[in-house]
Amino acid sequence: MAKIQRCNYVMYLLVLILLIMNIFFFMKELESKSKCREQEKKKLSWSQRAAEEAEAVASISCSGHGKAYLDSLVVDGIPTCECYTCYTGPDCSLLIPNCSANAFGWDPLFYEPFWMENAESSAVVIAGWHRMAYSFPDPTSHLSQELEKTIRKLHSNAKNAITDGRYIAIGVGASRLLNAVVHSLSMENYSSSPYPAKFFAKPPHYPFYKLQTDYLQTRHYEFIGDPSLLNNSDIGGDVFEFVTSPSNPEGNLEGPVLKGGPNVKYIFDRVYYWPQFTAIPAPADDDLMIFSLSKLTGHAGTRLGWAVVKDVNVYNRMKEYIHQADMEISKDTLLRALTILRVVNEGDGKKFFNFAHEILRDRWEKISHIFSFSKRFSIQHIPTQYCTFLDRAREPSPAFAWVKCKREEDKNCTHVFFEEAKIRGHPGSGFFADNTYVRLGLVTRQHDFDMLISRLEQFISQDDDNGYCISPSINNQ
Ligand SMILES: Cc1ncc(COP(=O)(O)O)c(C=O)c1O
Repeated sequence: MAKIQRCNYVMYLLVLILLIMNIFFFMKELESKSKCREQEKKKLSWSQRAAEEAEAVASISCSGHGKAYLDSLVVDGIPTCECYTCYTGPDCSLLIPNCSANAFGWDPLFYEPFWMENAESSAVVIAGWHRMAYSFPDPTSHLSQELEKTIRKLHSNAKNAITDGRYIAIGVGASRLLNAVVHSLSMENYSSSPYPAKFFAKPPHYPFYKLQTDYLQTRHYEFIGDPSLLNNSDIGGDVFEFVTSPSNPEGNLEGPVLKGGPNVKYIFDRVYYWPQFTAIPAPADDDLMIFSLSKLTGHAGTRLGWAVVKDVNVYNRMKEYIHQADMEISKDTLLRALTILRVVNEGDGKKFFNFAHEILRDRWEKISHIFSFSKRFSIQHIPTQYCTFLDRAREPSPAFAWVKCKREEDKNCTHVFFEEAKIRGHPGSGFFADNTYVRLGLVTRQHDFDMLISRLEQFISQDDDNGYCISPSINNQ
């Protein structure tokens, strides 16, 4: 009897265990079904295809010597590779023999690896219906409040400019803003002055100041040239000086040449006043300062520049100019710029600025080391200066080397470098200096820079009795 009873207990126990197990697995199943439903809900719908296409094109390797883009030429259903300088072939695997090193280019492509490392945060999805209208809902604002906030935060992070109480005007690159400024300043007193406003820039300088001002000249203004050839008292009417600080091509922090006065004003082109290119001794507080996405992050093709302006009348005339010339700025550009600048602002800008600064400092160290052995050539001197962004004295890291050919017979320095060293540089005359100078770009892709260094090492080591010999440690990097 007791045996039967024990058997029954065991049976009940087993049934109970089975029941509990069933309930447990049933609950698990329910939970997993609801997770699936949630995931299903989270799955992307209309952006999925665009994301897949963007990732597929980014995964085309082009042998590491080129890139395929979403809008590259499509052949047999596949976007084709666009090869870097000196490479060719369908997959860019062929090195072009005797190709000249590219130190000519303007494009700051050395930033590319940063944007590839930060692919997730810097990608932009643009819906087919994104801001299709010419204007924002508030037609008086020409950039989104978020972008304006982000630009102000950026300057506060970089400690490079005061933006409180200033207006932010935007344009199709700094280039368009330069002419917006020329127009705005020249209209200030045009009704009361018999003279057109006069614009100056100290050579060597960024060529657009003259080329663009001449090209778009109206009866209200003219470009004159070198301010150091003038005595302020010789000039009738309003006088304006473009001051590039740090300068292009030399990379030094500059002040104006023209003495201040009631009819003298300055346009500070500060497109290189960022911690990767220069020491930031203090936040700039000029009346009119111009910045550019091209130089800051490398996105020259996005075409966005901004000006920080103190005077509301100058700002309003610039805004009117942009409206008349361009009917506002591309909203797609503004969205991309917002995404990019938000990434720059992450961690107070430390990650981005340190990345870019380290590359440029290393490049300057290499190139100035090589030229230090030459008696035939010299490069500009840039002092070590205290930087408030890094909170320490900081070594130079300019965007360009400004090389002087010192021999009497080397009248065309660009020619000397091209013919004797197979290096393509930018002639001094392009910056309104003489042709005994050549500018070598240091903001190129790593491959272009490596090629420049290897050609320079060979050239300088063969050159006169300078004692330079190719150091394996530098050469192999
Ligand atoms: C000193 C200077 N200002 C302005 C610009 C133009 O910049 P953006 O590409 O924004 O038009 C450049 C471009 O090389 C430059 O060197």
